[in-house]
Amino acid sequence: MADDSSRKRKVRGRKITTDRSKKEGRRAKKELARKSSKAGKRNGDSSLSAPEDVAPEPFVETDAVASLRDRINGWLEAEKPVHLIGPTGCGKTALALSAAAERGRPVVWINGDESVDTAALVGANAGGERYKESDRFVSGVSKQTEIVRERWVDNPLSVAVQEGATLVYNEFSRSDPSAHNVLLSVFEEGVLERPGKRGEDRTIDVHPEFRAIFTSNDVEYAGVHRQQDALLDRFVGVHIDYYDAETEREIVKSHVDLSEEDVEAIVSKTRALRDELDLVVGTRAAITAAKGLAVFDGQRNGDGDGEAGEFDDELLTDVFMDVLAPKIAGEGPDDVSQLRTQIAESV
Ligand SMILES: Nc1ncnc2c1ncn2[C@@H]1O[C@H](COP(=O)(O)OP(=O)(O)OP(=O)(O)O)[C@@H](O)[C@H]1O
Repeated sequence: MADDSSRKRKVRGRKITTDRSKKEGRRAKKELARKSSKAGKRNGDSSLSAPEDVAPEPFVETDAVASLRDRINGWLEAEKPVHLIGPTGCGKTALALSAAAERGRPVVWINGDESVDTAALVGANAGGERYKESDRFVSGVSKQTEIVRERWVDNPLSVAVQEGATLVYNEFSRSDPSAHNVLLSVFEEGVLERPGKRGEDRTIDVHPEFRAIFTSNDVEYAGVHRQQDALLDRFVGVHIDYYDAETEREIVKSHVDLSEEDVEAIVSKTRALRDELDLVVGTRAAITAAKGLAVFDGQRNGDGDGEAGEFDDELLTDVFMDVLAPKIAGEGPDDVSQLRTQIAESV
């Protein structure tokens, strides 16, 4: 875990651009945003978003966040697919979406899942359109021909590859590796094969501005698949650990309206539990605990007049128990009481 040395530099939402070249960049982004939403309509595909519609709000940028984001964008500029690897709730998705928004290209989002197959990525025929042609080549005799035209629908990967979008493929290792074979030629030959399409439509050239960011957890979780080496070999991997305490405090403050002291207390307890428990206790857990304490602390103290940064130990134990209990769902009552004891001792 990083130390607290990172200098605080907090930029909420998007950076304010200053010089003309950056203003030009902003105008180009707006133009792209208009085009991408139009392209999304043309494809009948809602998976295409304008860059500014995906940047997570609020988004905190301390030096630690900015340096990770710059590293991701540097590799994207080098035309390498980036694989963000890190524990649950550490900030991979927020970082990926922020890097994607920073590029100013349309963004396409895919969630990894067991049910994702090649067709779900690339597209498929969505049933046929039937229509009749009738010929009256001899008076009094008409010939009816029924024609069925297959209607192809592009799915997110095809849309991203054609529009030069930034593909954000979240938790991609939850998908079966066989679905990802089409990615090999995308990253190697710059061509997307579309099984199900015939003739010259079968392959499309990858737009020169197409880029991809993949996220996955770093430990073998239930429901993840080991992906093929041939694909991982084409990625660069950026390992994300939990941020330094200062960054986590800024992140919690950006989500929950609590005093500095309260946030400080919650983040330090979260980090202590992260060290002591054999569970993944992410930044998301700190945000959830802060949201709970903002409500329950007020209820317990009537008008919430408790000392800033001072929470009732029993309340803290209850809140962190509720935040972490889903991680031991299905375990026995002994595990539940053991977790409660560990939390009570830690807070
Ligand atoms: N820089 C940031 N600014 C503001 N909020 C952030 C930032 N980074 C992370 N968060 C918040 O922290 C929480 C966890 O972040 P995120 O969902 O990106 O983690 P993750 O590693 O992708 O989690 P998972 O592995 O479950 O997908 C989210 O609520 C997110 O909004």
